[in-house]
Amino acid sequence: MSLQLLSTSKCYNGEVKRYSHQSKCNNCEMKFHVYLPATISKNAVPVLWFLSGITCTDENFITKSCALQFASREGIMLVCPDTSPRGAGIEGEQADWTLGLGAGFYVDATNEPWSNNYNMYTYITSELYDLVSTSFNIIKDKQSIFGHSMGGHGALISAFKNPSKYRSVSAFAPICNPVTFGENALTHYLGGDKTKWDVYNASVLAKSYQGPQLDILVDQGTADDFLYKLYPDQLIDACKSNSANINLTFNHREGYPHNYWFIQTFIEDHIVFHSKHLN
Ligand SMILES: N[C@@H](CCC(=O)N[C@@H](CSC=O)C(=O)NCC(=O)O)C(=O)O
Repeated sequence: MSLQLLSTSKCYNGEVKRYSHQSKCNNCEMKFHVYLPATISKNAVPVLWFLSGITCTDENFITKSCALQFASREGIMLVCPDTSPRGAGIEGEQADWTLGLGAGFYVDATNEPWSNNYNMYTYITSELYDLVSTSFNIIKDKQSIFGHSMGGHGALISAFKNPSKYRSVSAFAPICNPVTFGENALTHYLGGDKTKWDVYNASVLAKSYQGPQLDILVDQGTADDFLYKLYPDQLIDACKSNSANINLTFNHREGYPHNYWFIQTFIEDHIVFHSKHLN
């Protein structure tokens, strides 16, 4: 599988780069950003994946989070994938911001016509994971994952479904149960039988997670306009019921909204949290 370099720039002594490649599981070209700390030229480095929210591309986090200075300081590579396939040309793909482009929801679609392209779960946890592992000077067994909103949910389910693959997981304002925010997308991708969505439901998966002790950090703003469809209490309750395997730190942040100003405020905490598990 070959990577095409689209752009590169020095940043905090390291480099921010954008690549494209042909995705087998999504059957289209996919783009992603990485941040490579300067240390990668001498030693293999750990990796931290960031999954973005609905409407984002691979660019939002790189340009708006202020994360790169902390990844540079901690010697961690960042990988920022896109949020959906692009170019599938499926009817209705651009009609609503909660379905299709920018709203892949990190699941593998089972329903046609989506199943040929919308396979973001396999893309993140397998195809791009393997591509990154073979293309960069990384420590393969030191990888962690975090995300925002839809991407926070994607990070949680990726960690719950793959014990040992990610050393730690964190999220900003994650969707904790996709039943409402993801209703449009998941009905199209997985069908109308909501019991079939449980395999991608963070609050369901948290209850049954068994594996190495998983440390989770979540920050949630109290002034988040989307709070009513995030269901944080379901994740908190599920993690409490499985406290033998999961250690959740959940911070309610007074007055903060859902956006990247909120992410920017707490990004250092999240990178330090992951650094402790990776370094
Ligand atoms: N277009 C929507 C708002 C979309 C939005 O707020 N998206 C969030 C993620 S929401 C859950 O996944 C986001 O990250 N946006 C990108 C950004 O750079 O802020 C509307 O009009 O309400």
